[in-house]
Amino acid sequence: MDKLQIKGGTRLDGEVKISGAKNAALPILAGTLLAEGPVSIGNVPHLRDVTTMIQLLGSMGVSVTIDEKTRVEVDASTVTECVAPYELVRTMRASIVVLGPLLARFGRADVSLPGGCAIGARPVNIHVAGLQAMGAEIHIENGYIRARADRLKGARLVLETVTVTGTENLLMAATLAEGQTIIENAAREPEVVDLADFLIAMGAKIRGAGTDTIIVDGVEKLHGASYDVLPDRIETGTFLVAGAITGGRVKVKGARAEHLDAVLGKLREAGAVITTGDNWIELDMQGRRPKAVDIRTAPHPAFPTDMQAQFAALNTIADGVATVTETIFENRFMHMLEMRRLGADIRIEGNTAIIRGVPQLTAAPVMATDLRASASLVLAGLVAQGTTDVLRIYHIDRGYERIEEKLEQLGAQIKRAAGGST
Ligand SMILES: CC(=O)N[C@H]1[C@@H](OP(=O)(O)OP(=O)(O)OC[C@H]2O[C@@H](n3ccc(=O)[nH]c3=O)[C@H](O)[C@@H]2O)O[C@H](CO)[C@@H](O)[C@@H]1O
Ligand SMILES: C=C(OP(=O)(O)O)C(=O)O
Repeated sequence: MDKLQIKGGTRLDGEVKISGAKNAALPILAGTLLAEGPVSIGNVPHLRDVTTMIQLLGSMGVSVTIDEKTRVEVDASTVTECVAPYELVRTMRASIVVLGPLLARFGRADVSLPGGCAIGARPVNIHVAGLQAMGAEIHIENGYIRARADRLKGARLVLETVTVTGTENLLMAATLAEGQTIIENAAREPEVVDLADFLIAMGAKIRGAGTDTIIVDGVEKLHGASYDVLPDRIETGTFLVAGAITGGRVKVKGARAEHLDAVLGKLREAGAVITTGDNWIELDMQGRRPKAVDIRTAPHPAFPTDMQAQFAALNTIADGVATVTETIFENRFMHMLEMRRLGADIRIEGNTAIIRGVPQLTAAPVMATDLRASASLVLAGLVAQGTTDVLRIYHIDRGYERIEEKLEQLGAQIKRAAGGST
């Protein structure tokens, strides 16, 4: 199994190109199931999760062609199976987003229950309840969600909690339902808006994406389309933190500042000079040590849970004491325990971590059990004295494209090496 080896202490300086967003590419790929014609998707990131989604579509009989760059051509007219098997779903929870499109287009879906994961229990009761309110018959059997519907019917859905993939599943289901669906307390994440724009390009009638009320007028059919996935705001934020933590200067290209208001606000508070353009963001820390910044995660447009671990890393070496409060997932602090092994001063009280910045971390082997936690350990490794081995990096490969090459471009001393923990 591969690991990343990082020799800490280099101030990053340079430019990096951001890839397409994992959390938009996955529902968009699932959304191709809705189209009656071929669909072409550009700016698809090369990630393990994307490969898994393509495998999942392939296992259903969907024809998928990938060019060497970032374009994927999908034709769902050849679907033979409406099943998402456990073997694939257990490697990627986001497989749940095929449930809505399969049911809406083919009237049936057997999707393995994703179960919990390293960051929390992550139930899918809101996805299921929403589809039932649209007339689906759903049974949970042998670990599978077995859903059937002749044609879904539009309904008013008031989501009990803001859920991103839940909103996406119900949005996709509603596009082909009979009549109007109103989704209230909908997620407002940019990835939801990107999915809605993609569905609109295929002929869906959707209003309100990006607000907490989405209105969908069902249509008989969706047609093929060509669409480019938006840039990954979490990858963007991670590289900006890499600049900030090392006291360096990083320009991210192909990035959208308007999706990162909360994150950029916190980076400014930490002392960074941020400048933005149409499709770039530059962070300059001018050699300064970051100031400690308090973080509280919440649904968009507030501070994203997927950036919590990276800011925890920033706070470990910051000047001052910060509190980091996680309100979305109940178990998203595994990185804190690993950071302590690097010399970080962190105390955990319930869903809040109190981080007292230290002047210097020291290298150690570390590992994490989820994607952003692993990324945060790489960030900590960039400033730890000595060589830090980050083990189990298959988590990172789920969501970051060639992270070591991109960091190397910025001057980091990092390499992928064989070996490490199982
Ligand atoms: C593939 C993808 O896009 N993943 C993102 C998505 O995950 P995901 O869509 O799984 O996360 P949700 O927005 O659904 O989760 C938010 C909260 O709602 C709860 N909940 C959710 C659904 C449900 O039926 N019942 C329920 O109780 C969850 O346990 C969690 O506490 O949004 C998260 C929150 O921004 C991000 O961290 C993930 O990166
Ligand atoms: C939690 C994440 O992803 P997933 O929902 O696929 O587990 C993430 O992208 O940080």
